[in-house]
Amino acid sequence: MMINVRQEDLLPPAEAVGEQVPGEVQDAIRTLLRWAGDDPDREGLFDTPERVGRAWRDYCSGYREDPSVHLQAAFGEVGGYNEIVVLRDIPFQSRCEHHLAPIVGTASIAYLPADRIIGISELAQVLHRYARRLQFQERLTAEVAQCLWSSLRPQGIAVVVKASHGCMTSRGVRTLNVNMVTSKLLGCFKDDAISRNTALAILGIGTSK
Ligand SMILES: Nc1nc2c(ncn2[C@@H]2O[C@H](COP(=O)(O)OP(=O)(O)OP(=O)(O)O)[C@@H](O)[C@H]2O)c(=O)[nH]1
Ligand SMILES: [Zn+2]
Repeated sequence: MMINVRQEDLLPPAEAVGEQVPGEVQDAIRTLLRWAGDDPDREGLFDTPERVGRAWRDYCSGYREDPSVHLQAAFGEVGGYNEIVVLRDIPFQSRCEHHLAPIVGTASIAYLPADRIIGISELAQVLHRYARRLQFQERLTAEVAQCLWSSLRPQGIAVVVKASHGCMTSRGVRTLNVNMVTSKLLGCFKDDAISRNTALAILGIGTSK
């Protein structure tokens, strides 16, 4: 799924304003503070709009990074290895696009190499690049899987994400201790039952984990 944003609708890039938080962003945060019932001019909140602006640049830093650059250094030499590679329970944080609330969870990534393997830290890098955007969990899961699929060209890829949504825990239904689980399977993990079951077992799907 592509998100199309008209360039002319964006504020100037941070590089162009020397990483300053633009006045209109700070004004918007001041308005929100006032609307929430507080006084943005009181001492404790005085620098908050600027801090919040910087925090949001951080939460959303993934928009300014191409996740696939981390996959360009794939190793062509696989040393005869032709079994599943798994990186399990990678912690991540994201923000939901509905309420801007935190999404906190873990992702596990499995792939069956074809002719290339990748440094495992790069799998986590790809996850974080997509997580540091406004997301819903299904899209985060699919984007990570699709990026790895097209850049690494493995025989199979499986991404499983387990996360708790702040918009469910801290507001709305206020339901604690629930995790949403999503998965995206491609290639042999989608098409072949034995490969799929092997991958899902290693990823802990269907167990109490
Ligand atoms: N499928 C999916 N739903 C999500 C995700 N994050 C939040 N939601 C849900 O998206 C829905 C948004 O519903 P709306 O009715 O538009 O918003 P709302 O009135 O604030 O809904 P409530 O959260 O139920 O109070 C809610 O049911 C959320 O729990 C996600 O990653 N995936
Ligand atoms: Zn939400």
